[in-house]
Amino acid sequence: MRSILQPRSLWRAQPLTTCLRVQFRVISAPGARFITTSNQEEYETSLYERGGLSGRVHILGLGNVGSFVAHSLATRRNAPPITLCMHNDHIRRDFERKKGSISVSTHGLDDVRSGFDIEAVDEFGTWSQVPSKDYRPSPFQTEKPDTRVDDSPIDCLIVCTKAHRTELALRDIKHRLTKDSTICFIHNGMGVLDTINQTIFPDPDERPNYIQSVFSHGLTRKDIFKIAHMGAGTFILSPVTSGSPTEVNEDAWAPSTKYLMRLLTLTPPLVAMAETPAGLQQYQLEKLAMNCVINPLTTLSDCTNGELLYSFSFTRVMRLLLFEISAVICALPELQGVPGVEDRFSPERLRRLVVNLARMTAENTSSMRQDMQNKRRTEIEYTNGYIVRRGEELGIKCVLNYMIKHMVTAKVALGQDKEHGYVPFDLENDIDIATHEPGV
Ligand SMILES: CC(C)(CO)[C@@H](O)C(=O)[O-]
Repeated sequence: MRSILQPRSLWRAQPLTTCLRVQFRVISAPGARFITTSNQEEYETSLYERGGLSGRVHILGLGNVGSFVAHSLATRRNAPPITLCMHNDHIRRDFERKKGSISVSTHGLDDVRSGFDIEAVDEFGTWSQVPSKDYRPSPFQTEKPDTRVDDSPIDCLIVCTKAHRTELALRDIKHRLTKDSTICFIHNGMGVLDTINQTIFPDPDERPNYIQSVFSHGLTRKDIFKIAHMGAGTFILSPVTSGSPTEVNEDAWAPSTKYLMRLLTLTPPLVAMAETPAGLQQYQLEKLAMNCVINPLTTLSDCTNGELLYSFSFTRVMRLLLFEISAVICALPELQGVPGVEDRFSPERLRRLVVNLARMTAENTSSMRQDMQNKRRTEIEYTNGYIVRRGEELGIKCVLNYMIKHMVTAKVALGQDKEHGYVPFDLENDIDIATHEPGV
């Protein structure tokens, strides 16, 4: 009976046959989101044992999303071994300062989890296991723990880096990924996988398996490895397969993909669900449209998401941007023939989605604004930049998105350049201050 009272989330867009092979017990009335099974955990274990997998999950990119995913997996009663991949010594030291733990607060209550393994990469791209420190005070504690080289293959990797950092981050770890591995990508924007296929895994026969996703939980950083879960969202997942885009075809998935899909969809705090490739693409495009409006406007105006709703001028700009975005999405060749696309991506429906999201996340600082404030590069090339690129392919000029993209890039560069001392680009076209004519 006890397992029935401890439900495991299984809120899916589509039923998975791997799930159907085990016996479900619905825990409340019809239509309930939570289902549990009597032999789930046994089944999960056998799934990776049968597939010759270690069951270990590596996480690359330890910002809000990476920390939340690691923490969520650690809350499972039968948590998998989790390795946090650290790219530099600062993160490792920060993590040690936090005594090797990640904290997530929900409704003001902190939940702290530990027991994570750490791997760090050196300047030559070699990964080493960092033994976990004994955090009790001891006179024998060494400052820097001994490390052991570990460049062994990785079964399951979750990449939570920003869109524009994904390629760079994968360069250091690609030698540990084989065609049997599965990478789950979580980032804003679109077009990253095309870049990864061109530059990191150009040979389709040696390429790892991919899971694409749309992640919509609201997270804010309170401190290093301490985040607040501001708004419950969902985590929609779809493995990339060569089969029909309108079907979830589990038989075509590699064992590591099956294992990771099952693990994520059975981790309640993630509210993860499986979708068909075509279904996921439409969620990605909806999220893209929202990110193309909220993120750059909050960045350029340095305001919270909710503040966008209090100005007539913002609503005008939103509307004009969405006309271009809607025109490009509705003309995409991959969506031709999909029923209801014109309605789903009409400027008016997209506007309602944007307004609702801005209202729901009113207090939030968008991720792009956070990047701008921290003088970091933004994801603009994969949001408005993606719309401009796809528009060019289709003969649709997206001048407003083009302008917004450059304004955001300029704003971030300005912040960075001011720190470094900078040289203006356009010296030859000075305007004569007296005559207001271009000088020679
Ligand atoms: C909700 C959202 C659009 C803005 O906070 C979020 O996706 C973000 O910050 O990128």
